[in-house]
Amino acid sequence: MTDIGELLLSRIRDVADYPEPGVMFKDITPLLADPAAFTALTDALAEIAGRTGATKVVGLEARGFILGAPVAVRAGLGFIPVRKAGKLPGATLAQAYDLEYGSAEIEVHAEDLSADDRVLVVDDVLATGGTAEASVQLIRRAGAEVAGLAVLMELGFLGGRARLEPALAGAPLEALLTV
Ligand SMILES: O=P(O)(O)OC[C@H]1O[C@H](OP(=O)(O)OP(=O)(O)O)[C@H](O)[C@@H]1O
Ligand SMILES: Nc1ncnc2[nH]cnc12
Repeated sequence: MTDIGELLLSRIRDVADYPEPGVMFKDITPLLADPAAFTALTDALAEIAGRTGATKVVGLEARGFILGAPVAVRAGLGFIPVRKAGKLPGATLAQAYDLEYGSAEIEVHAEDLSADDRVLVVDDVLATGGTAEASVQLIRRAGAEVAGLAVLMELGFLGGRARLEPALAGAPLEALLTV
């Protein structure tokens, strides 16, 4: 593993049986509290934004906001929040989905994306892929192109990558860490 990979992994805390029995929760708060690790993470994700030719960064509420916003600034791109249902005041597109520990609905302001946009989706964890799949569907429904999906950590044993393949339609899925 690279030095940056080791640094990032060392700052993610495993919490057993949270938020429900059987889930090993990957807690990124120690990483966020370490400026060297948070900067390295931001730089690595911003490099992906540049390499994929993204014109916008979408962050998925809530942890995808914490990572996606500095990535957008570092890459010189606009940031678009994809929020849990009921939080955006304007006209929205909505998409329901299941995740590792429940189900939810996400929304985006329809006017935030256009046919000219290539969007990089940023999130902390890819688990079952339900959240990411719903975000890709939203971006396409808004008329924009998906440049790729970049996550800090992929939980490989949950099969999210295979689930996402059809939705990504050739766009890259980049995980800085895979466990
Ligand atoms: O691949 P999936 O099975 O869909 O799970 C991954 C999603 O779950 C977590 O978010 P959560 O909905 O817990 O929201 P939070 O960021 O507000 O904690 C995580 O930040 C991802 O967005
Ligand atoms: N195991 C997990 N840890 C952190 N975030 C998650 N989102 C879905 N599954 C998760």
